[in-house]
Amino acid sequence: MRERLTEAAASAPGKLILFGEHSVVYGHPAVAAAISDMRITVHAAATRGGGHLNATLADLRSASGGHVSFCAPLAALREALAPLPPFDFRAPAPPPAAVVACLERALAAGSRAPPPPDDMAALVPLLFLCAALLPALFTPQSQVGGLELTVRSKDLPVGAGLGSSAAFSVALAGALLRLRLKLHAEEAAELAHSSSVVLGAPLGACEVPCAAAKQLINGWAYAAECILHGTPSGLDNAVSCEGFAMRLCKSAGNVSTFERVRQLPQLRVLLTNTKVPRRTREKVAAVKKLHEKHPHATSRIFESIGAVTEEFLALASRSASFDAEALERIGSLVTINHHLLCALGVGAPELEQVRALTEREGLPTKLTGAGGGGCAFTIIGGETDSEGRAMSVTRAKEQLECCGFECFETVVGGEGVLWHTSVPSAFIGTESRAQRRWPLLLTLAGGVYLAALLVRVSR
Ligand SMILES: Nc1ncnc2c1ncn2[C@@H]1O[C@H](COP(=O)(O)OP(=O)(O)O)[C@@H](O)[C@H]1O
Ligand SMILES: C[C@@](O)(CCOP(=O)(O)O)CC(=O)O
Repeated sequence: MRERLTEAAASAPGKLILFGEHSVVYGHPAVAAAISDMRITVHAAATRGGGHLNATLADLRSASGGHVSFCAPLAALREALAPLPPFDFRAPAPPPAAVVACLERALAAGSRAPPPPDDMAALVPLLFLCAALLPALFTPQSQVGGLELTVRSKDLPVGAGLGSSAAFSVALAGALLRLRLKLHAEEAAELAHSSSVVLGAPLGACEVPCAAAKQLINGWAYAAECILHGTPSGLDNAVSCEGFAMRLCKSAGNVSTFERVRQLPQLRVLLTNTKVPRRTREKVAAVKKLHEKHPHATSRIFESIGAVTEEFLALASRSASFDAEALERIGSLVTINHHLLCALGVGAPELEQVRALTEREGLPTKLTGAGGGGCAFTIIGGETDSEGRAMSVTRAKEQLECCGFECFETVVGGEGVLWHTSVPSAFIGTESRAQRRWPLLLTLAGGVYLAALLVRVSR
């Protein structure tokens, strides 16, 4: 029996570090923005019966072939999770190692064969968020008898420095919180989520969660990010949750402060994914080593990157829209920041290829994120554009794609986490061919049966 009790969907965007990566680790400011049209969407459906937790991570490749999926009887999960203390959904906190170990044991106990380590890396935060936000799922005799989760990604590459893991955590926390509020009317009233702004096209019918709900989503997403990344700065989930742009600064005690950039004029970029794998942790460690070896020289580089970031922020706060002169200044800041990052040793031949190719077309490019591979962005315009520039962009894109890179034109900023009130477009037309054929086959079979019946009756 899998009668649907209630359902919810949420989506969250990836992020782009515009200026200040690496130097932010040493106390200088960084600025990052949401990429609102590259999103991860989570659909969560609570069922009356069913007795299973069923998760489909449709765009995450599994080490065992196909996509990552997980289906486990709730009874087995319940038993394995029994030693966990209850979670307070109002007080998000990263789980201690013992809790993570218990979640891993539950995933292994619930499946026929333990999931491969990379699959496990995504499934542990998933189970953690389910346990924290939807404890009814693991409570015997509760009205929730099963849960079906589907995760879809729209254009956001995994592991390319565009914050896919934070978008995953934010969208998942968002969908589960929404589901919880639908199941508990008194909590919904307390969180006043009716104060949300309703949006229309192009993201479809959706609501912006209110500040209190966003705070909870962000807190739980950060806790899930800690399982995936150890001690992340929190920038990725903050930008994915809040949207638009944020300035981040870390103090001496490694405490991060985030400030919303009030107005970011429209800025269009071309994102290029070199598809060269890289690990943030390794790059941060390499810069640390260089800093230990050359503290004075590297400190000057960090300061310069900080100055570039502040100059960009000052420019953004002065302009309602970026005109040609402002774009030209931003372009040189982008180029300076890119070269400063290369001086820190986080460049890569492929990133240089992207920079050189776009520079030939007069378009400035900078690597984004930890470097060593992953993505670069190229400034392609503000609100309006000249025909000459549009042609340069087309030429650059063609050449980049010829090199085997993946390109995506987008606007920086835009909405963060959203609650969808209609089926998000990410879920339309995504069923498998076999699934699409079923209704047709059933209609045909029904037709044949009816025809046979009519023939019999007419005889
Ligand atoms: N679409 C997705 N569905 C499920 N999990 C995802 C998805 N995208 C990313 N993740 C999770 O995030 C991890 C990637 O994190 P990371 O390497 O930090 O990349 P990024 O720089 O894009 O955040 C994946 O291995 C997976 O655990
Ligand atoms: C290099 C760094 O400044 C940013 C890393 O960004 P990403 O994980 O590549 O998106 C590290 C950090 O801020 O924690």
